[in-house]
Amino acid sequence: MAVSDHVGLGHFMEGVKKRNPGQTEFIQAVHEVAQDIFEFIEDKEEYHEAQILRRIAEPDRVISFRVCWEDDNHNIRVQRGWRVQNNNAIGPYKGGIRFHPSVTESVLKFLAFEQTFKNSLTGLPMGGGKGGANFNPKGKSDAEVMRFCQSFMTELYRHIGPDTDVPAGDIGVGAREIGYMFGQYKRITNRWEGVLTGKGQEYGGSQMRPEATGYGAVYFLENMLKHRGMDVAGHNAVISGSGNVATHAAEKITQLGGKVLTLSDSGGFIHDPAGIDQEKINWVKHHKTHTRGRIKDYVDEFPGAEFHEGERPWGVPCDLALPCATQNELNEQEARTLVDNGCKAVSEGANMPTTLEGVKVFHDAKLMYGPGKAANAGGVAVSGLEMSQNSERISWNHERLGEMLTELMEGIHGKCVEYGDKGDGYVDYVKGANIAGFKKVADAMLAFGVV
Ligand SMILES: NC(=O)C1=CN([C@@H]2O[C@H](COP(=O)(O)OP(=O)(O)OC[C@H]3O[C@@H](n4cnc5c(N)ncnc54)[C@H](OP(=O)(O)O)[C@@H]3O)[C@@H](O)[C@H]2O)C=CC1
Ligand SMILES: O=C(O)CCC(=O)C(=O)O
Repeated sequence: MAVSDHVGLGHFMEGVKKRNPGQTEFIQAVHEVAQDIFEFIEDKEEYHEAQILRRIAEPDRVISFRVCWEDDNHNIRVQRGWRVQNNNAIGPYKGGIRFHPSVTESVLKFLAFEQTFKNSLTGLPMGGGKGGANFNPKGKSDAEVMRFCQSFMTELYRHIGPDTDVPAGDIGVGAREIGYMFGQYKRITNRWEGVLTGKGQEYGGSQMRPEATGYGAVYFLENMLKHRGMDVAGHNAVISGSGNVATHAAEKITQLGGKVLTLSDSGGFIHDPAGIDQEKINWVKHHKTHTRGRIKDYVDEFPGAEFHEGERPWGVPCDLALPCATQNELNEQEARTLVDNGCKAVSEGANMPTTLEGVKVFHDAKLMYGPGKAANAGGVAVSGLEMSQNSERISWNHERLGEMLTELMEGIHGKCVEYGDKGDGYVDYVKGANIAGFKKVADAMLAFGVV
């Protein structure tokens, strides 16, 4: 086939839209990747002939199921659960489970698609998957969450396994939910095996998994800054979210001598001009994870801080920005505000938090911009280490895992530079991550023939 006969980006995206009607998040994620991959494969006939991108953008399977559970008032509740197994060319499907009322098939398909590239970038043998349910754990008792998790796993268990598909946590799924789900898997199958990661340390969890995503996003940021002769110390950071990723990102920024000014949740953001230090971060962790309270309560505990109801933190002047809450939480206008306020670098703890238009603003301004699939890969990388530990029946300590995480993030940064260096000192980390992530999966798929 002559190069001019290849399907163009526009035609390809029309097909994606037609096949996935209304799945806006999935279409957005595919578009962002396809822009770079089309350029990369322009003169690479074998990828065209084998329709590699078309195949990666069609999940291997989407499993959808009913989840029935009984609330504390004995009402029967019905939710929908999913597992999207996107691609297992380079290893078992791997990716988190999200419990949030906004979960749809489109959201999970975008996350599983992104995960495929992210997991490839880590260099570890993991394919891409993601799952979840439109269940809202907020305001539910522990007993209700346990019954929901047990019911969810009663269906999910038949689709997963340590060499098949290994889920973990994500929004709304932390240590408590993983414990309930692992307990149910073990009860049904009568097998103790590393079928989930993010487990408690008493039963095979990695000592570094809770910190890994947030710390990793800051290590990625550090690598971007170092590449331009800068570091985190002395810089102000604006962070969104107040969950697992946000609080650990805040902790690492603080440890490296930066000052964190904001955190947020779906109710608004808090701005603490004095800085959110370790003591305050500990309070937030406890308040959000154990008391299960709201971020607005921070201002009662720490006077001097302000709560901005219903707003996002991107208008607060800063040097560094870390979106760590959810997808599409930073739009074009907010990206412009960050640039105008002198922000130097953005490292995404969340998955796809910046809209396509926002990303363009960052690139046009030549701001250092680390997309989630590279910047937040530390979490799944340490999950990969947890899988190895479980298979080998060994345990690495916190210090050793910290060294491995640092090396893994350095390696991911290096791959992004290799494929994203524009030759004028600017690195397009989106392009670098997309191409490096794609190449390994694509070459494995070529080796398998038409499957
Ligand atoms: N946990 C991990 O290891 C990894 C997570 N990620 C990504 O990081 C992000 C955060 O995950 P994680 O910290 O684990 O989740 P958590 O459930 O621990 O925290 C989520 C945080 O985001 C906020 N949030 C959720 N939805 C919205 C919304 N629609 N608008 C505003 N704020 C919102 C929550 O606020 P509220 O309490 O009000 O809901 C909460 O502060 C997600 O994008 C996730 O996919 C990426 C890689 C790995
Ligand atoms: O550790 C895992 O497998 C989950 C990671 C994840 O869901 C993510 O990287 O978005």
